[in-house]
Amino acid sequence: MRTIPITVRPLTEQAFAPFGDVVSVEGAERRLINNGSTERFHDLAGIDVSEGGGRAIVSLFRGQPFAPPVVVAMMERHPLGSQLFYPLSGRPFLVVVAPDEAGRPGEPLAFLCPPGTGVNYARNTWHHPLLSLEAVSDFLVIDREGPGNNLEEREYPDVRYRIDAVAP
Ligand SMILES: NC(=O)N[C@@H](O)C(=O)O
Ligand code: NI
Repeated sequence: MRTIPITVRPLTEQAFAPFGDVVSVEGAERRLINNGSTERFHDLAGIDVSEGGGRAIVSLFRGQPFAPPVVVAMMERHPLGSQLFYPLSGRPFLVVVAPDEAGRPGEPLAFLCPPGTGVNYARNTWHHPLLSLEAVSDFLVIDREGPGNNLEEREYPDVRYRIDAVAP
């Protein structure tokens, strides 16, 4: 089995745009509300879950940490809905996505998501299941509940991708 090392890149809106949204107060529309006592960082991500009669649900994921080398053997996607992860534990986490190549995931791209920044995978975007780092970490997750199969998983048939260092 071939193993290909991949490097971790900094997460930017531009680099992540083909795969979804970066969820951050940086650059967000800021509204001062509640008589000036509260800042509202407005409309941070596009929640796309209505396909096939779906509805948005809010969950909490408590992820076990991964340590390098992280081996990427498979990817998954949710054909019927977007999926948002927002970190609650003040730690970075690893985000791995891939372009679609004729219905299969292509070579993955790895991003380091800094503390206080999340991602919203666009509907039908190949991504690796949650990869927490350093310690058990909690995430607020917004995704879809509803009829139909919303999970497609694909193992890379003859290659593994390896992340040796998580710092970009
Ligand atoms: N299966 C599930 O709810 N989680 C995955 O979709 C994931 O991206 O972690
Ligand atoms: Ni997922």
